Amino acid sequence: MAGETPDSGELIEVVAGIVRDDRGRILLAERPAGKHLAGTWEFPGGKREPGETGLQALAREMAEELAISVGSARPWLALTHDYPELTVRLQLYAVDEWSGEPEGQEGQALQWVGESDMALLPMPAADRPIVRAFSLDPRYAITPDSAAPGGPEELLRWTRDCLDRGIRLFQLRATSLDPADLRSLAREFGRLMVESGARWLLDGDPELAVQSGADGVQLPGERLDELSGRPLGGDFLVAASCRNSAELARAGELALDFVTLRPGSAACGHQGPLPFDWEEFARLCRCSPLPVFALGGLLPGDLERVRERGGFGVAGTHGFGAGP
Ligand SMILES: Nc1nc2c([nH]c(=O)n2[C@H]2C[C@H](O)[C@@H](COP(=O)(O)OP(=O)(O)OP(=O)(O)O)O2)c(=O)[nH]1
Ligand SMILES: [Mg+2]
Repeated sequence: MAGETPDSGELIEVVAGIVRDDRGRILLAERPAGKHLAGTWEFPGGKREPGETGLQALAREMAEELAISVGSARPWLALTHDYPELTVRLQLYAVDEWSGEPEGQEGQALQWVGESDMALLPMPAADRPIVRAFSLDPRYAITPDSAAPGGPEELLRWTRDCLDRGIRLFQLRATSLDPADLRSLAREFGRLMVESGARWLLDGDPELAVQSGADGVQLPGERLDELSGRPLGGDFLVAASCRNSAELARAGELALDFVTLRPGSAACGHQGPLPFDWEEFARLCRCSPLPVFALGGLLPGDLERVRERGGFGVAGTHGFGAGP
């Protein structure tokens, strides 16, 4: 199927570690001269060898490249990037426990970098959306539609409840409101977001999102072909709602920040919601060039399961805030 296998060149499976010091800074290594992408700063790691699990490969790479020993690690983010010369499938792990004194075993320079300072360093192209993902809450709360019973009042109550639960990333769905009502809802909604240090994307048009004071926009996947480039600059978040590998690939070409993915779109004619198709989700995540939020009746508590299948976060409405 389109977008699932690289057009040309080799595909390599790579694991890399997010190793933090006790100040929360992240360890980056400079790729040595003569290697692919020499001179860029990377998350330390390397190719998975045949027969190894991802975690085994991670422990080996951390020992070989840094001389540290991994105590425990969890999958954090996976994506696939097409370089002109080869395709890299990158699995990042959050290394929760490690011991030893990191030292470049291959002569590579190392440095500890704060999350927000990584954007200042030259890093491999595949890592751009990874660096931006550090500021994303992996729980993405999508508001009930403001046209649903209870209207904007219920929507705001639900939002406060999500904020009380610590959620800091939102999508406002208000496509059915007229412009004046949207402006007044966006004002109130935006005030809640600012008070709590949360960010929000408007489901709709990029210009309207900016006018509404949103931090970004959520675009429909089937409309991505109409765009010639990323519609808003890097100060904004731009996401897309995707259903298949072609839309995922297009979101990557447009250099968006992340996608939501609802696997198994054949819901027509079915009575009630279909169970979440984990297999299809994992299959599509394997070709995504961007972090993926799973969508389709999941709860924040499903995050670990999502991450084990190559996803980054969980998006949804029911179960995020106390429902109507
Ligand atoms: N480790 C790591 N590799 C990355 C990142 N981003 C990125 O595009 N890559 C690419 C660069 C390389 O093509 C590939 C990693 O392969 P590698 O050359 O480090 O592999 P290795 O450590 O096993 O080294 P070698 O034995 O082949 O010399 O993944 C990243 O953040 N970390
Ligand atoms: Mg390496």
